[in-house]
Amino acid sequence: MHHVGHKFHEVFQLKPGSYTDLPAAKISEMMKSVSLDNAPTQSLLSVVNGILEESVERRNGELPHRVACLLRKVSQEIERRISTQAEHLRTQNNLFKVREEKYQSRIRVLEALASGTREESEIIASQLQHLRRTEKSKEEEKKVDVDVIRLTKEQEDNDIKIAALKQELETTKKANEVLCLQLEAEAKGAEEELKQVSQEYEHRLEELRTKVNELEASSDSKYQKWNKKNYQLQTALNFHCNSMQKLKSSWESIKQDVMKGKKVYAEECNQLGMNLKSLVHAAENYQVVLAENRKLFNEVQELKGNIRVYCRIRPFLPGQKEKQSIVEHIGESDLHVANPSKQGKDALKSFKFNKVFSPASTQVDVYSDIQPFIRSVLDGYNVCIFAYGQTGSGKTYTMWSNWSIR
Ligand SMILES: Nc1ncnc2c1ncn2[C@@H]1O[C@H](COP(=O)(O)OP(=O)(O)OP(=O)(O)O)[C@@H](O)[C@H]1O
Repeated sequence: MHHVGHKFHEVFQLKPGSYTDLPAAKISEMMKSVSLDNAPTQSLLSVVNGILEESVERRNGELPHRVACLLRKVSQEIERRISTQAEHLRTQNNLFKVREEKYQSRIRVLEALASGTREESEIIASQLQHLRRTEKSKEEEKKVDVDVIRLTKEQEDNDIKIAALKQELETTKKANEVLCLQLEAEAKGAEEELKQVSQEYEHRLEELRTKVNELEASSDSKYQKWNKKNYQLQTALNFHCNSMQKLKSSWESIKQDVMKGKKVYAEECNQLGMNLKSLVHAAENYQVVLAENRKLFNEVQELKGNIRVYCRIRPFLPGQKEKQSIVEHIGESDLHVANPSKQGKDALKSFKFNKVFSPASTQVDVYSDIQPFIRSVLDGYNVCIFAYGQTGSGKTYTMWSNWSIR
């Protein structure tokens, strides 16, 4: 079983697990280049074990397929060897049987020869007796004696040869039997071992097949997933390409619009230049017009009245209890005030102002009437504003808050 060459083992130093560092390409190369014919069976088994141990650890989808191929090859080689071994045993057995038959036939021949010699010597002895009885000549007697001695010797030689052959046959038979028994035991052991290994290997191969199937299934699902993603990406790409085309065309139209706009803009710029010229001309006249406008404005103010008198009626404050007013009438520019201590004509007095602000008037209302004086001040005219009234009537409130409005 182990008499075959060690080429496989020597070339690649394959021990269990030793090829785990080899890349898949190397394994593939081994599969192509290595002849398993010359590898010892122990090495093949070690390789199988190594591959199986490593394959269990590895989860790469590519390797199990190559590993399965290599294992299949190794398995075929082991099966071939088992059948060769059985054939060899059968041939040896037949050889032993033939040799045994040959020896048997030789023994039979020698036995026949021995019996023939015995018969011959008996005949000669009887002849001798007969000769003695017939008292033949002494010479004949002597001749017969010599013949008897020769035949006896021959018989003895033959007996020795037969015994030696018998012993040789026995020895050979025993040796053959022992050898047969040894070979049978060895063959049985090897067969058992191979059966066990084969079963184990089948079991592991089945596991590997399952793993390969799982890996194939997972790679299939991954492939489908990637296909789906690819399709999505393709769709998105198409969509973006379309939008790019649209953008390109819109960019072209915008470009044309911009070119048109540029032309229009240039024309408008020319127009604007011309307008600007007239504007500059107008601006030159503006100061004159402005001065005239200022003069006219202040003239209007003078015409409105250089001295103006306004009246503002303060509303009742939150804390005041008796909310009784003596103001009977509030007009646009006149005011009637009652005098309860007087009777008749003097009971009601009326006053006239440029404007009367009612208690409902706001600071903004008051300021809008005062505002033109501010402009007169800015135009260089002298203006004086002052408030007159009894204490708590709202002078500070009106003056101060009016300024703060601005
Ligand atoms: N139009 C108004 N609306 C609401 N509250 C006002 C108004 N006018 C005056 N007041 C309030 O009346 C009170 C008295 O006003 P203010 O102090 O302005 O009076 P005055 O005439 O300045 O008094 P004095 O002469 O004592 O200085 C203040 O509390 C002020 O807030």
